[in-house]
Amino acid sequence: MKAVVLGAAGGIGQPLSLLLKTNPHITDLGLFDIVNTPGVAADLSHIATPAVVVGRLPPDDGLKAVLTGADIVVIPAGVPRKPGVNRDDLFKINGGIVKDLATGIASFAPKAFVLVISNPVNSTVPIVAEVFKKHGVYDPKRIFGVTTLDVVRASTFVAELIGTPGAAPDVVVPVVGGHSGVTIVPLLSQSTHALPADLSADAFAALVKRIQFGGDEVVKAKDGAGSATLSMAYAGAEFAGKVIRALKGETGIVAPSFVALAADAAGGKALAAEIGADLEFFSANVELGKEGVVKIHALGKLTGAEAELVKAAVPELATNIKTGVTYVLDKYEAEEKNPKL
Ligand SMILES: NC(=O)C1=CN([C@@H]2O[C@H](COP(=O)(O)OP(=O)(O)OC[C@H]3O[C@@H](n4cnc5c(N)ncnc54)[C@H](O)[C@@H]3O)[C@@H](O)[C@H]2O)C=CC1
Ligand SMILES: O=C([O-])CC(=O)C(=O)O
Repeated sequence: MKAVVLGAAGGIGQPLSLLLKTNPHITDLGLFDIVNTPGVAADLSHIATPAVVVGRLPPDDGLKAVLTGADIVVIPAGVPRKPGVNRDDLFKINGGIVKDLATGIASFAPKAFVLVISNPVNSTVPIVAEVFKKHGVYDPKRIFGVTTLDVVRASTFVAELIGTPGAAPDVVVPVVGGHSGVTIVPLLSQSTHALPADLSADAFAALVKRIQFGGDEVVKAKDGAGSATLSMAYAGAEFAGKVIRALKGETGIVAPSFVALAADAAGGKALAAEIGADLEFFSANVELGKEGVVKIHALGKLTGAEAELVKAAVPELATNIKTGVTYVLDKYEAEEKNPKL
């Protein structure tokens, strides 16, 4: 089982690589970044766990060497937010980074499962899909936007609110839609742990807002030094761990992820009917298997307030998805007109 981290020397990349190094299923861990990967790899390689760690840089075919033989590729490469910056503002830089890395994966590890962390996820996942289509290797079952941090936050905040923070690991709240602001839709009525019956409407609205804008809390607290890294590394390792277990043949694993509805034609169609829109991507609970997405789960019964949140998410998601798709198609068109680009 070869896992690869692209952007491995960064704020997320380093702790994520550490957590993957402790995953007993991983036998090879490839680390790629434009800086510092030899050092990070040397450091991690002293940990007495099975994974053999290799760190490479761009010169000398580093990307090709790291990606060759990969089963799963996680991408946390790209710039993070600072106060006053929204996730869409990152697109200008991160769009190009993700397009280039996706081109490498399509060329050197076209069958790998790709887990996209780089923001804005609602647009970077469509970028990977378009690059794969162009290279003739697109399989919607294998491309995932990592939205696990929203679910992790929902568990923590609900456990805090019900006064039992220790229960956080057992609290499960489906979070659907996408990964930014109003596109993050917590389905609190489906929480495994009921909210206090006397919770005021204001407190409920504040909880929803905290889950939707949890990233801002960290950006503000870090005060210019970046966004969530440690909680994201935890969430990324958790999701990657589930994908790896599914790859190894375990069945019945369900995790939320931002995926193409085409990954499960029937489930995707049913979901599109539920949300009342023909979006190409949406985050929902997804059953994982050896080939990737096995089934996209329905949202299920929503309260009136949740239906309103879904309704508010749809136009923004449509715009974000279009941004990613158009960016890649425009680049390819320009390259065709001027092959020197
Ligand atoms: N999906 C999610 O829930 C979350 C996503 N993020 C996103 O993750 C991304 C990374 O965040 P941080 O790790 O905090 O940033 P960071 O700046 O600490 O690390 C990013 C790393 O990417 C590397 N990099 C840049 N261009 C590259 C390229 N072409 N190839 C390989 N590596 C390259 C940089 O050298 C750096 O080491 C950001 O876009 C951030 O918004 C952050 C938190 C949560
Ligand atoms: O807020 C950010 O920019 C980073 C992120 O995606 C999150 O923490 O959910």
